Amino acid sequence: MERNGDSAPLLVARGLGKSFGAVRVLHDLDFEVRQGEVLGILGPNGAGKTTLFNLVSGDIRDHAGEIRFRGRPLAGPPFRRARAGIGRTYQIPRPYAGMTTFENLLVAATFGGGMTEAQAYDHCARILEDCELSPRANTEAGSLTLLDRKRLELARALASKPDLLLLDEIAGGLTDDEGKALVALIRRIRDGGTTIVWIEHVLHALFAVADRLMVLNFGEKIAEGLPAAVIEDPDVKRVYMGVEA
Ligand SMILES: Nc1ncnc2c1ncn2[C@@H]1O[C@H](COP(=O)(O)OP(=O)(O)OP(=O)(O)O)[C@@H](O)[C@H]1O
Repeated sequence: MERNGDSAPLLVARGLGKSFGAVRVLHDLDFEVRQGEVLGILGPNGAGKTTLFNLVSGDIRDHAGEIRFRGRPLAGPPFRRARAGIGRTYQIPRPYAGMTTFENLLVAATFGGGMTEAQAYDHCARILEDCELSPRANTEAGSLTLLDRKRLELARALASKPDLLLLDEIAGGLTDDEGKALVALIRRIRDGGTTIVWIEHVLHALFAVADRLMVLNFGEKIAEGLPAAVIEDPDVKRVYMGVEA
């Protein structure tokens, strides 16, 4: 059954486009993300998935088309969009290397989330626990293992209390057990009311959580809908999985 099929759209994109010089990376893309859903984004390398996140998060602000969040046009630099309720992770984790894990979260909660230090302290302690990072609270972020840097990337995005969370390939390189723990955590985040868009190549992780999928190829949408239907789509099989339909 489709969850949240009738809920209001939280994010609406119309006619989105982006080129780098002569290279067209996104073209005339329309999509919506409904309040409370998990939308999975699939597509081959270079399809434009991360660029799409960069447009929503404000890392790239020069583009064609319009993005509306809660009915209002999205504008401004990333920290303004974080304050408005948009959190994201980066494919290559970007911790503040000179700070501890906990300090990284405090910066995100106060700067991105607009909390006072007292509010941020309790909030971040809970997130550390949820993300299994409590034992690393006082570890300098630059010396964390890859897995812990990924956990920190997610924890930092959560610290700013996003209403919309953009996850960019966070499941790669995890063991089966770590992948299951990640899926359980993402479900808990969703159950807490956060809307999620998740770009992921690890299909079984995405399938365990996503309510809907959107598939991109060469910057255009080639399929969208319930996961079971999308994965059977002949274009998706041909383009994404290299299977002749
Ligand atoms: N800042 C940039 N300048 C020039 N080209 C860029 C820039 N950012 C992305 N590109 C190009 O845009 C295309 C789409 O990149 P993007 O990272 O959005 O793809 P993706 O679908 O996220 O791929 P992957 O699955 O490999 O992460 C690629 O060809 C990439 O080289």
